[in-house]
Amino acid sequence: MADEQVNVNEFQQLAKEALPKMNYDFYAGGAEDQYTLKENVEAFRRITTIAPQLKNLEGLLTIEPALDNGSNLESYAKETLDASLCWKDIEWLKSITNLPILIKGILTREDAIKAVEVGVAGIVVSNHGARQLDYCPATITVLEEVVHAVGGKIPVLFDGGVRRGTDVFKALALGAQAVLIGRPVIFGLAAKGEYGVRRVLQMLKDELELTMALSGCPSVKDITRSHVRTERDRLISML
Ligand SMILES: Cc1cc2nc3c(=O)[nH]c(=O)nc-3n(C[C@H](O)[C@H](O)[C@H](O)COP(=O)(O)O)c2cc1C
Repeated sequence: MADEQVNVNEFQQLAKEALPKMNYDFYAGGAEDQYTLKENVEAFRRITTIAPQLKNLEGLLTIEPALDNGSNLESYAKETLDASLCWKDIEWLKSITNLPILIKGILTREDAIKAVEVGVAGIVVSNHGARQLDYCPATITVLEEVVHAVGGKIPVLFDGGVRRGTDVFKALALGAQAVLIGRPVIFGLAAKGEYGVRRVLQMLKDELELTMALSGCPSVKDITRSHVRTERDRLISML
């Protein structure tokens, strides 16, 4: 189809055309100067991927289906608690529910350690779509620090600025257990309703699979830290 969108950014443009300006600005916008909003996306561009020289690609493309009823998305949505709480409230929350409690908004080593100590089921590295404190770091730049602090004790999920399959790949390579999507889904919905949401998720999945194929990763668990190079890696290599 001639007018078929080929990536998430094209859906954003379509959503901009479809929505009243006030509504589009609410969904697409961030806090104050929108520095962190831009950085969430731009910081991904500064991480490069590294393809292996030779790799056996047998069994390629084994990502779990993301769009059917067995989808992990639904369970992640159910498991993700999205509210402003103090540390002391976590104990109380744990006392009134057996549901897994995840803390969203972790951006530092210190908070990650604290989250493990208070015994939550998982954390989400997030700056809430850059809609709160402007000039806080882009989430992809702090993911690895948080992953190291957690040390595999609980799952670390990630969101913020994911617009491409390569972004998903990079977040997984830096230790995220899963990647969550915010605005792209809204843009897909605004542009083309349910079909638009399905297309956005399918495009991200297709792009991730292509990235995995070109990087020699037959399955998600084959994506490792050695598949990406960050700004920090580049600085260290110059020392
Ligand atoms: C319109 C809008 C409203 C949001 N409201 C909240 C909120 O109330 N609490 C929260 O933790 N995150 C909120 N978020 C952030 C999202 O849950 C998610 O973390 C973020 O959108 C992911 O980044 P991305 O949009 O770049 O993918 C909101 C995001 C948008 C676009």
